[in-house]
Amino acid sequence: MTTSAQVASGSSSVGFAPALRTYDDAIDALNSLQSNAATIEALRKSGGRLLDFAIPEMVEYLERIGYSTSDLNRLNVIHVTGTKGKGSTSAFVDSLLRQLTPAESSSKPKVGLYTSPHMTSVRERIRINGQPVSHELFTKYFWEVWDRLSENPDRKFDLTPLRPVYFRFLTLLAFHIFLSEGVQPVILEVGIGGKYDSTNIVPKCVVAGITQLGLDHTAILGNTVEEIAVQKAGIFKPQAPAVCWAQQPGKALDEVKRIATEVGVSDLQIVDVHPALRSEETALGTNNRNAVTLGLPGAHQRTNASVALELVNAYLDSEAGRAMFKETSHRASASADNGTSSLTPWQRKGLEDARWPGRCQTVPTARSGLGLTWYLDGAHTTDSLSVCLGWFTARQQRQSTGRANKRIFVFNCTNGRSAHELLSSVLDTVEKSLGGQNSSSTGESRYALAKDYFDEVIFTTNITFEGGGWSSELTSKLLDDKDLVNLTVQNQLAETWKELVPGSSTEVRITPSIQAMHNHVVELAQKGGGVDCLVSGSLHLVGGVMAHLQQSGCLDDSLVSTVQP
Ligand SMILES: Nc1ncnc2c1ncn2[C@@H]1O[C@H](COP(=O)(O)OP(=O)(O)OP(=O)(O)O)[C@@H](O)[C@H]1O
Repeated sequence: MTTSAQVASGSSSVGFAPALRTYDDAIDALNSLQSNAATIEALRKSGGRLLDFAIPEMVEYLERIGYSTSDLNRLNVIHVTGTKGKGSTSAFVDSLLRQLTPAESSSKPKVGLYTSPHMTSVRERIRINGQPVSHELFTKYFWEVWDRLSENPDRKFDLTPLRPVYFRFLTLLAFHIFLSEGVQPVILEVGIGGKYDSTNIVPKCVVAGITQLGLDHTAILGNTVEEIAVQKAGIFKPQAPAVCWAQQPGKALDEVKRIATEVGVSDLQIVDVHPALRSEETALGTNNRNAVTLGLPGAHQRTNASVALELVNAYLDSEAGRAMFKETSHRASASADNGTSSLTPWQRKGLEDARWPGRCQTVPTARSGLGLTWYLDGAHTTDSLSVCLGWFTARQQRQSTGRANKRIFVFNCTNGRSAHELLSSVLDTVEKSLGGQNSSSTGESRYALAKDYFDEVIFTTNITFEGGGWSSELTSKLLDDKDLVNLTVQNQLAETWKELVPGSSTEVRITPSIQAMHNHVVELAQKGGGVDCLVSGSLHLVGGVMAHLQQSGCLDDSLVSTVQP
């Protein structure tokens, strides 16, 4: 039998003597497991066939660490999937739940949040009450899971490695931590897809949600948005409610509805923008007292916040929600005004206090005395790049009418993603935001306004340090070494950029590491005049930049937590 884990590197046999049980040792052990990139590549090559074994294998791993799937029902899961916005929606849900008052019979709940990927520390993926789990908790539970897998080596799927691949291991660890620490409710963000995702071994959820759908991971999930919708709706559970964002492409919503009926979902809510979030000020965060300023910036966050509000309403309507919290669900009528009167104070505060690092995040470096501001967003699809550039250009327009600061765009993408499509999406959005009309034309006129928008464009690898070192908690070794040494992707990106904007005055640069890029940008800022630097294209790149910003004291650890610093 060929199993999905058969493709594992076999490195799970690495032994860690009892003396080597520190947090750093745990990170080394974790990094010895098969990486997500290798797993995705193996699945892609199999044309998705290996997915058939995904759930039975994951259940077996869970049993080998001492749990049955029914134990997971104790977590009262809110399960979130989608192509874009799953992480942000999960962060909104988390923040909303943390505003609620415990019911008299209930102790103060510990709200759990499981997400991926992480920005600078793997602990960010497993949060309790908004804070990444501590080094101590992570280390203790990590080795327990590790040892239980060694102590129970028998496998039905005889080709399954002793220890699972990276993402599965972390999912098992999250389950173990949440169950051991009495955490619930738990917001579970799907890794990829839904139906076959490691998180989908949970037999029951309190409510399941689908955010914006689109084309991503097509080799695994299907080539059309309809096929992708079916995979995502695979997290729906019988007799549990579900929530889905309304404005889906193609006939994706029809497929979601079909699966909901097939599965026996108790109530499917199709959610559009909440009446209280319709005003422009909400998206732009202009601090108008009557409008909500979402804690996560960008027009697209109105989508995610609306889905989150309905997920929390469904949770509060459930038996688990009623037992846990005093508040009841609160839905605004569609005709409610645009102000915040249709939101309760806890809803408003939850939306305003939400934080989600690395997504449309602004990091000023005033403390270092430089006029340098970093704009970080891990967008890596055409749609999300369009959203990201929409956010950046709107920020720039609001900031000044006259042009003072230098504008730098730092970009990388993983091999195999289309450089032409991604960079076209960037330029199309800039052109549109500057009032250009020519998005359908070709040649020089196509980007008449956008072509000189950035003073400099830098294509960099995701390698953290000069000399080739990687930050130990960043598993971004996505390309083979030959490509990295030759800067294959970066050269391809630079060529594509030059083809798209012939005659542009923008300087195009390639750097071999994030550190080299960071040093260059800091040097530019030191010359004075102010620099606005947008980093996008890859969450791994953004994570690497954040690691440098932490090291240089411009970003403290608390900014990686989802709790207001
Ligand atoms: N509703 C949305 N519509 C379009 N793009 C979005 C939406 N929400 C987020 N994005 C874009 O996607 C990026 C990732 O956001 P987020 O982490 O919330 O989504 P995700 O589904 O978890 O994505 P990923 O798989 O990249 O982690 C954001 O930086 C933003 O550029």
